[in-house]
Amino acid sequence: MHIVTAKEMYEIDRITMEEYGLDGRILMENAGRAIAKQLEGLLSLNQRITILVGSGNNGGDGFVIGRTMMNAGYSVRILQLVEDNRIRGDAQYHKQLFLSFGGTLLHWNESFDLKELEEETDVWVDAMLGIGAKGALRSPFSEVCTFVNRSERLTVSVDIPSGIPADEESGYTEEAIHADITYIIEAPKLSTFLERYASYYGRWEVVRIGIPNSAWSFIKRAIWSDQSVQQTLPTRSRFSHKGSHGRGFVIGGSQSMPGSVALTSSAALRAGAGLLTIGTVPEAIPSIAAQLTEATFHAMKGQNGWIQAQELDLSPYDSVVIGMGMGRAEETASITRQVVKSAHCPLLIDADGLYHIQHHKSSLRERSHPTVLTPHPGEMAMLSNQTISSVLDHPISISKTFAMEYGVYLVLKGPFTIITTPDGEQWVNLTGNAGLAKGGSGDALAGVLLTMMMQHETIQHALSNGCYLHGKSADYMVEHQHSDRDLLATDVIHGLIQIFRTLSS
Ligand SMILES: NC(=O)C1=CN([C@@H]2O[C@H](COP(=O)(O)OP(=O)(O)OC[C@H]3O[C@@H](n4cnc5c(N)ncnc54)[C@H](OP(=O)(O)O)[C@@H]3O)[C@@H](O)[C@H]2O)[C@@H](O)CC1
Ligand SMILES: [K+]
Repeated sequence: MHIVTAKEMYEIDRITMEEYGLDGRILMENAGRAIAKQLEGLLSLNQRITILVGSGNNGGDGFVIGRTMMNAGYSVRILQLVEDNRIRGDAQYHKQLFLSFGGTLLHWNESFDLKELEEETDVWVDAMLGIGAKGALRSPFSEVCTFVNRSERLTVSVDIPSGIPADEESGYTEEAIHADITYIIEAPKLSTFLERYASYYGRWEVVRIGIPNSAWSFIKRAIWSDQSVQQTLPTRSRFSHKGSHGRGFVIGGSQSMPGSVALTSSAALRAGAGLLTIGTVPEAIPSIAAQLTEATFHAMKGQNGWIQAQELDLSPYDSVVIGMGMGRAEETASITRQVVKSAHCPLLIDADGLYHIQHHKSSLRERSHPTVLTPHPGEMAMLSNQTISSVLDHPISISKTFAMEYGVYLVLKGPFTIITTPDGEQWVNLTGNAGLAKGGSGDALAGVLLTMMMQHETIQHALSNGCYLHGKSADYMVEHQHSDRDLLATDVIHGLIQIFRTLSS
C-alpha cells in the first residue's frame, strides 16, 4: 500500500482520468460508495447521519455518501458550509443527484443552530476538507469543527480529518476534526504517520476507488505490510547449517554498560543468527556470558573500562553492528572510524556509534558495502543538524535527504519507523506500541536487524522485516502477557518465539 503527498495523489487522479480515461465523476462515485459500504457495516439503520460538506471534491464525496446511505434506508441530511456558487464540477454534479433523489440539504448561515442539528444527529460525517486544505481553518469551518469535536457523537472523516494537512506541513490549528474513524481514499497521506497529526485520524482504513495499479509506479513510498513480510522473509532449509544463518559480530559495551550489548546479542540469537561473537572489554564479558551461553567473545583491548582503538580482523563476519553501550570517549570514536573503513560487509551503526559518526559522515559515502544507521529522532536531529521538533515534523523528507546524501540505509525509529534506502525509497512499519518507548528497545532492534541483514539478499527487506518482527513481538506481548507500561526489551526478545511460530505455521 502506497503513501502519498497531496501533489502525488492529484497526479495519480490526473493519470487515471486523462491517461486511462476514467471520468472524475465515476471516481467520486466510487469513493462515496466505498465509504458508504463501510458505514453500512458500522451503523445500524436507526442511526441518523449528518454529513458536513465544504466546497471541494471532499464535499463531493460527501454528496455521494449522502445519496447512497439514503438509498440504503438511513436518515441522512447534509449541511453545506459554503455558498451554492462555490460548489462546482464533479461535486456539483453529485450535489444535483443528491437533490434529485430527494435528499435534505441545509445551508450554513450566521444564525445556524448547530445544537439543534446535533439533537437529530447520531453520526457526523466530515466531508468538509480533504487534501486541498491549506493553512489554518477559516470560518465557518473552524467553528463547526470545534462544535463537532465537543459533541459526543461518533465522527467519521472522509479521506483526511478536516483541518489537518496531507503533507509534512505545520501551521495548522488544533480545531481540526478529531475523528473516531477515517476512511482514507486509496493511499494514506504523509500526515497519517506524523506525531503532530496521527491522533486526529482515529482508527483508519483505506478504501479503493478504482485507480489502476500501474498508475502508482512512480510512488517510491509504501507501508511494509503483513503481506510484504510473507513474501520476503526467508524460510530455513532443513539442510542449512549454522554457517548458512550468518556469523555476526557485535562491537560495543563497556565496564559500566554491559547490558545493551547483551540485549543486542540476545535479540540477534533469538532472531536466528547462526553464530554470534561479541567484541567488548574484558571486564564486561563475565556478566554478559552469564546471560548468553550461546555467544562467543572477542576480548578487546580496553582502558578505564572503555574499548580502545585496535586492529580488528572483521573478515570472518557476514555483518557487523557497532555502538551500543560503547561510550562517547575519543578511543571509542577511533574504533568506530576504523570499523567504518574496514568492515567489508554490511555494517549497522547505532547509539554511541551514531554520536561518533556525526563528525565523519562523509566517510560513510566511501564505503563499498551497505551501511545502516538506526537513529531515534534525537540522534537523527544530531546527524542532520536539525532540531528534534523539525525531525518529528518532517521525518519522511529528512530521512530521505540524509539517506540519499550519504548513501546509507536509514532506520528512523519511532511509533511509525521509517526505513529509507540510499536510492530514497521508503517504507513505513506499522507494528509496535508505546511499550517500546524505553531504554533497551533500540538495542534489541539492532540485534534483530543484524540477523536479518545476514539472512536476506536485500538489505531493505532485512531492515523492514526486522522492524516488523520487533514491533510485532511487542504487540503480541502487550496483547497477551504485559501492558505497554511494564514491557521490557527482554520481553520483546522473548516474544519473538511466538511470532516466528505464527509466521511459520
Ligand atoms: N479526482 C479527484 O481528484 C478525486 C478526489 N477525491 C476527493 O477530493 C478531495 C480533494 O478535493 P479538492 O482538491 O477539491 O480539495 P478539498 O480538500 O475538497 O477542498 C478544497 C476547498 O477547500 C477550501 N479550503 C482550503 N483550505 C481551507 C481552510 N483552511 N479553511 C477553509 N477552507 C479551505 C478551498 O477554498 P479556496 O482556498 O479555494 O477558497 C477549496 O475550495 C480528496 O481529499 C478526496 O476526498 C475523491 O472524490 C476521488 C477523486
Ligand atoms: K474530511
